[in-house]
Amino acid sequence: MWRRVASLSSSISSSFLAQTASRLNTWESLTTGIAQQAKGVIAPKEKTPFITFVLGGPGSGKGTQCIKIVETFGFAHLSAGDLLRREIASKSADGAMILNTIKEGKIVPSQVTVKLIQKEMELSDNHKFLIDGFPRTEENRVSFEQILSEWQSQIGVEPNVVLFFDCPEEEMVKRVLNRNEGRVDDNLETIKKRLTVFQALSLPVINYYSEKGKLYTIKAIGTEDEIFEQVRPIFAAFETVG
Ligand SMILES: Nc1ncnc2c1ncn2[C@@H]1O[C@H](COP(=O)(O)OP(=O)(O)O)[C@@H](O)[C@H]1O
Ligand SMILES: Nc1ccn([C@@H]2O[C@H](COP(=O)(O)OP(=O)(O)O)[C@@H](O)[C@H]2O)c(=O)n1
Ligand SMILES: [Mg+2]
Repeated sequence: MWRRVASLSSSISSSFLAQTASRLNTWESLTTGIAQQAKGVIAPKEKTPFITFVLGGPGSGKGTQCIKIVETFGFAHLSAGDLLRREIASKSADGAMILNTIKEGKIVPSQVTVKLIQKEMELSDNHKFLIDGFPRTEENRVSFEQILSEWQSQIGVEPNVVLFFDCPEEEMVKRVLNRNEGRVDDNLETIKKRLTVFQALSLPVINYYSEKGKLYTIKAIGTEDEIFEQVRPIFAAFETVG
């Protein structure tokens, strides 16, 4: 669905744009050279993308619940943190910068993270995306919106759903210290910094989506299954509509 045709330009946004434009039948209005290059070659998209942002502090259970959402509702799971860690492991040009930023509990520049997410979306055959741990800042949010507006000017730039896993700090710290995945940021010193960043930079994004009426707040305390029972009806409602 979001596949790239092998012989086309390697530009990520070009095929995404071309497919979207084709599906929306707005091809002629998109007059960039890239779009013209791909005209008539790419199969049209079959479905409108459904985008869910998954937000919450470190250790609030985002990744754990994303696995359940994938199992139950068939989304593609894109974890911003996992994509950044994969960049570090692949020793890419940005790897050292990303590692230092994560160790410090700070936020990687949006252009880096958005590019990784964009690439994964484009390569996916799915049209339902769970974007986990993103946007973590207003800068993240605006960068992604800019990409969406380029890709799909006719559909709008807002996510369909924003989940917020609301968890007390004490519980988040306990979970992160027990996570045992060998992460460089799962130590008390970095967690404290991450909680400060969450309060200062991520909560404004959560408030933004609350004001937009997009936010679904989940009380992220209890067993994993209990928490999923709060999540399930949100997506079930969209399944019925869709
Ligand atoms: N409801 C829960 N109760 C207790 N521990 C949990 C719960 N949900 C997740 N965990 C554990 O807490 C840790 C952090 O969860 P994770 O899903 O990685 O959170 P996040 O992605 O928000 O940082 C993991 O070790 C996970 O197994
Ligand atoms: N949008 C994002 C997401 C993660 N990150 C970095 O990656 C780290 C780990 O993110 P994560 O989502 O895997 O962390 P958890 O909330 O799952 O514990 C963050 O603390 C940031 O340093 C980022 O810079 N920008
Ligand atoms: Mg996570």
